[in-house]
Amino acid sequence: MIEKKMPAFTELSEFASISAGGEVAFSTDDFFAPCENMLLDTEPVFIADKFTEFGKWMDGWETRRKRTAGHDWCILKLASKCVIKGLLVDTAYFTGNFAPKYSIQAARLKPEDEALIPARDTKMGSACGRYELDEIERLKSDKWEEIVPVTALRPGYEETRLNFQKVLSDEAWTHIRVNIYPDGGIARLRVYGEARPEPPPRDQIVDLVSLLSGGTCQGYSNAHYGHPRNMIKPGKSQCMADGWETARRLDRPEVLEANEDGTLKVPGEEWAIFKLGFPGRIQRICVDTAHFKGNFPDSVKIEGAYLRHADWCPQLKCTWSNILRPSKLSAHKEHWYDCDSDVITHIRVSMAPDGGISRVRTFGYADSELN
Ligand SMILES: NC(=O)NC(NC(N)=O)C(=O)[O-]
Repeated sequence: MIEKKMPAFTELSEFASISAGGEVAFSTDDFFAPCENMLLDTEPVFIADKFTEFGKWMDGWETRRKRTAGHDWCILKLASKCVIKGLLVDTAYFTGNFAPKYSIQAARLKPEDEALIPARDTKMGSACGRYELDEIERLKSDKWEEIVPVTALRPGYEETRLNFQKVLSDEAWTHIRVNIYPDGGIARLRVYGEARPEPPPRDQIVDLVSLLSGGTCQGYSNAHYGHPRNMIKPGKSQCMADGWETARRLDRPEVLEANEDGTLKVPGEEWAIFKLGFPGRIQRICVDTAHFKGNFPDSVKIEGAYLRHADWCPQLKCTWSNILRPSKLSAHKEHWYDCDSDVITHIRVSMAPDGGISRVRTFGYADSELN
């Protein structure tokens, strides 16, 4: 993405991208480029001389110029049931072929509703047939609640490609229908908000900070190369950009010295604070440095706090207690630790002095008062 003032909602968790667990459930047309491209984590690219048997290769979702009645649309399954606070519709490189207008509808589907969705053909050059349309129309997705009305998009030039949209609804959704009018291309779609999963049973061990449990990143000291919210996505990280990576600190001594326990004597550290999806006790932690080989942190420390009825903010005075004392890390590896925390609502992950961590998992039990 280009450096540009981003709306506050883009700091929230993201639920449509493939690394978060978003999926395409249905699309009316994937002729020039399949709908799945909209969910790719990579920055869109344009390769001037790349053509396919269907036309110009495009890094996004692109339908045919419609020569029949109607408009194109798709259904996306979000990574988790979530409240949607905002969207980014990126039309990068779609200039003479961007979707001129779009709208978004949303629904909470049950498993029996999802069973109505026909198997998906992800090939380019494909367009849904009458059979698939009849099947999907049993969902009545054209009647789903409109959360973004018909809105003009701007073309995919550098200055105009990022189309941000704030969303005001406070309801939680599992699926969205993206309508484009009448046809055209969108490079990437991002859906920002807060997960609203069901509370886990009291005897079930869960990753309390996971994006899928409703964990959120509420503050950090540095996110130069990668945002700390990446650390709570499901699954292993794909690459360095899919983790939290800070810049090299400029206050490091010219010549480094070690403490007795092997950790380095360094003046500073970088930190990130997360609200857990549910208050609970953490019993096992995994800190994964996958892909960080010449830039893993020297050590990691994890603390916890119980903030009653409050989100963390810089003004809030809170007492952090130790869950994982400073522990040496190594390159491209999962580091597992046993621990025994009190009931907490937040964790603070600190790395010294700087570097990259791909994932943090905090396995434990949600507070039984919830159940
Ligand atoms: N040059 C193009 O991109 N043409 C067409 N699109 C593709 N992908 O070929 C179009 O007009 O929709």
